Amino acid sequence: MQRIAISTIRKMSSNTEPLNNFANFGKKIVCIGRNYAEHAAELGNKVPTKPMIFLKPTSAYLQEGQGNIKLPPNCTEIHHEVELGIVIGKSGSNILESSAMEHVGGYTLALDMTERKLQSDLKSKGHPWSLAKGFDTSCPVGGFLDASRIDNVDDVRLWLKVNGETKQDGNTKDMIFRVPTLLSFISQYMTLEVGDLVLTGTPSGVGPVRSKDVIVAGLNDDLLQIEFSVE
Ligand SMILES: CC(=O)CC(=O)C(=O)O
Ligand SMILES: [Mg+2]
Repeated sequence: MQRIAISTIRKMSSNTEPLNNFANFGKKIVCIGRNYAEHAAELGNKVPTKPMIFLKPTSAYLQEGQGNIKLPPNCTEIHHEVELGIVIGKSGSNILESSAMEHVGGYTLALDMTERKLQSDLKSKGHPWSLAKGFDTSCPVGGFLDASRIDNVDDVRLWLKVNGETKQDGNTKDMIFRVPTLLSFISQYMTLEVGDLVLTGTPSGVGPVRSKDVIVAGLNDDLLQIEFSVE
């Protein structure tokens, strides 16, 4: 996936870029875990007191229309997790919460596909989740949504259907850590660069998908929609 140029993101931020036109964000993927209390509870996890961070490699990206979600080797249970993605438009480290929103270039909708069985095995051994969360195609993404298209990032509906049946229907108002807190926290440890994608965690309702399933997900009613099939 191509990296975004600053000039490109400025152009995209002009609000003239048509919706669902894939922008070349494609740098590191910083993910937040357990950012919704109901989701933490459904997997038997405690609500974190500080943001919980993990990474996916850039090879995890799957652009809509560029193929199907592939199952990792020996996969027994792969779960969908619908998440709001923040696309970084201005680099920064040690970002203050008060100026964090200036670093948001836009948004997208993403799936944090997770090999749940492998994740549980790794968790029980105290090992990192990288293989369970970072396999090829584990980060399907939709188009770039200019920052100006979301007035209030603390009130965005996130929903997901599998084969037409609603599985997840949450709202960013239930996030434990809000976007400015997340960007400030992450940037104390790693510089956020233009084109990085921050996945803000999933609401409750995660569950398994199988071969040939079709996943449709959206932001609000029709602000942004994505569709992916499982190979
Ligand atoms: C338990 C998880 O897989 C954490 C995660 O990715 C989330 O969105 O929460
Ligand atoms: Mg997730």
